[in-house]
Amino acid sequence: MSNFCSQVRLSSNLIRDVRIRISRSFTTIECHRPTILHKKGVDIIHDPWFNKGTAFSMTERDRLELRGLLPTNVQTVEQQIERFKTDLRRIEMNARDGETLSLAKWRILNRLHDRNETMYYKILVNQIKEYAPVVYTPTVGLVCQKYSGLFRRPRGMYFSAADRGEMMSMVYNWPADQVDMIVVTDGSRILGLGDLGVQGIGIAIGKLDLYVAAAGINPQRVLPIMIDVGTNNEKLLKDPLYLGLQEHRLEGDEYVSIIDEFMEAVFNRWPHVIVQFEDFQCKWASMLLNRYRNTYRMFNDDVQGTAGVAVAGLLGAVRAQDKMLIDFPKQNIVVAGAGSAGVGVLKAARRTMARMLGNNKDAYESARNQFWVVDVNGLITEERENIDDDVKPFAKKSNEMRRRGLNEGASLLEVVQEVKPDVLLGLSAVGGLFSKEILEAFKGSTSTRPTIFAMSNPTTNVECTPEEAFSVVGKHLIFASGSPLKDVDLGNGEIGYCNQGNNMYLFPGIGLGTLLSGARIISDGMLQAAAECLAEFMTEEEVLKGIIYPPISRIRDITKAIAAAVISEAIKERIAEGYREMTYRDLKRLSKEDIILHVENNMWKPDYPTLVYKNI
Ligand SMILES: NC(=O)c1ccc[n+]([C@@H]2O[C@H](COP(=O)([O-])OP(=O)(O)OC[C@H]3O[C@@H](n4cnc5c(N)ncnc54)[C@H](O)[C@@H]3O)[C@@H](O)[C@H]2O)c1
Ligand SMILES: O=C(O)C[C@H](O)C(=O)O
Ligand SMILES: [Mg+2]
Repeated sequence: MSNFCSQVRLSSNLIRDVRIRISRSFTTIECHRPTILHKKGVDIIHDPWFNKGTAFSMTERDRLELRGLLPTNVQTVEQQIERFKTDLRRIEMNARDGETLSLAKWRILNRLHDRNETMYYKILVNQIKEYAPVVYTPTVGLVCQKYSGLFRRPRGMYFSAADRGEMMSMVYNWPADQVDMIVVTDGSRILGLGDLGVQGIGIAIGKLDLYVAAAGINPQRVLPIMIDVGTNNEKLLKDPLYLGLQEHRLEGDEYVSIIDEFMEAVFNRWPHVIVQFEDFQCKWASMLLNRYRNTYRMFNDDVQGTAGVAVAGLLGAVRAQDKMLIDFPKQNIVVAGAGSAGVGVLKAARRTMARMLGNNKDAYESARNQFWVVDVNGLITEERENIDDDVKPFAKKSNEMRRRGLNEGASLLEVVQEVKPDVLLGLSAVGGLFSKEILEAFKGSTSTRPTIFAMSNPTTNVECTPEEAFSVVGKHLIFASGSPLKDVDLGNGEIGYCNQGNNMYLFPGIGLGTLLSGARIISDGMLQAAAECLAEFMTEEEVLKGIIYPPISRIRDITKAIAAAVISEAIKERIAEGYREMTYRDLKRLSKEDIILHVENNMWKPDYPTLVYKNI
């Protein structure tokens, strides 16, 4: 008995020990502990990581040789933000049109980003709903399209085909010894805007802005990367102002060897980094994912992040029909678009259904019947030539389809008319694809809450707007779009909710959870846990109203919960290895609440630190 008691005491001491470590986890300490600098005077003002502008206190101005280099009045960060907003309001009043305004807002934010990162992220965190559409979709799409003209200062790193054999040393040109998150693109499929070559770096920057704002990744430890292997965009190839390699894209083994070299180089310098692949064209997206996912700590946001967000939304739509989740495998889902994102969603939704049906071979077989896939060439059946391996399981049986009057290549309209699906999901990059005719046909859906996911980005590429959808399908519709769009006033005080079905709800939590778990790879289970956590965020009341995703203003809380779910799953799968002073053994002992606290403590907060100079 006494032995037992001392064991209990021992383990409770250990838990207390771990708890102390949680409460002392590094970011909390960093917030209060001064930041040591090795520079003084104007060098600090010109360094966006440390610059506070007019917020440097008088003692700091003395300590850091800043006295006289700034206007006399010391301002609070709130006053600084008020000045920023006054400037913004002036721009809003003078803007000619929506596009000019969006770009002007992006410019003013970008300039702040270049000058003072803490203040920039404070604004983003405090008003994420207002500014996410500027630094992220849809404006980021416009910025990428106009990047060569907008370029002022570089941000991130550029590796080009001309750097072959040099990458291992080039990575040391980046100033930070610690990098937690890399978002990399080759610019080959930027949103639904196609091949934008080197200009695609904007998307990596925008994603990392969300990593900082939503996941609290320290902005000094994020790195946007562009791998410039040329472009097949004829306009850019001829544009004298284009900033990238003006050659056609590298293909085949040559291309793969460049990405291999890049992966080796970044993991060699930063072994704990997480690499998010973003906006790679379909033919490379899944190939590279399969190539690296069991070796490196990486994931593909378009394939895996989108899949999780879609699954969470699909489950929400089932609940909105007042059905049990177990009814999900009965839903008939038409997917328009069989590219990297569409295939990711199909595979994840099938897996989720199969798990509900018993997780065996029969369950997988039966689940695939619930999907109808339509791409640029129409309905995909077994007769389709050169069908992609990932799409093959979803190809419809020709005999069965013929009995229903649907042939290989049947149009989306024909499919919707015949299937009367519960869900119509677009990842086609074709703006307006869900035409009035198709929406009319979708009115025939057998669901009590027919659901449309018009997920293509940016706004110009959305398959249909919420106004179009609600006006045709009616008030019972559930609607989500990839880019933010306004709710619809349905009259009589009723609202047609426009949810934002965007992978931004998942990737920050996947990244943060993976980082803190220390897992060497990102497993399907970790991704599934993230998706389920997002789905659980919605209350019964919300889903019944047609609200299937939480508001973006809650993104920091959502990300915290998702990161905790990812960590718990990594612990369960025994692939967590711990991070910094929190070892795997420590992690294993944490309760659910402790894990959330641990995540919270490790989220960087945009507060000015006290700066102290130290000679090196
Ligand atoms: N909301 C999100 O979180 C999210 C995430 C990832 C991708 N996306 C968006 O999804 C879109 C597609 O991305 P992707 O990576 O899959 O692109 P992709 O180029 O790999 O795939 C596009 C697919 O659409 C199909 N398609 C083209 N025209 C069509 C038509 N008329 N009818 C039916 N299908 C058609 C193509 O055949 C292809 O299968 C992009 O606009 C992207 O921005 C959104
Ligand atoms: O970038 C986004 O807004 C979502 C997604 O990653 C996309 O490629 O469209
Ligand atoms: Mg993307």
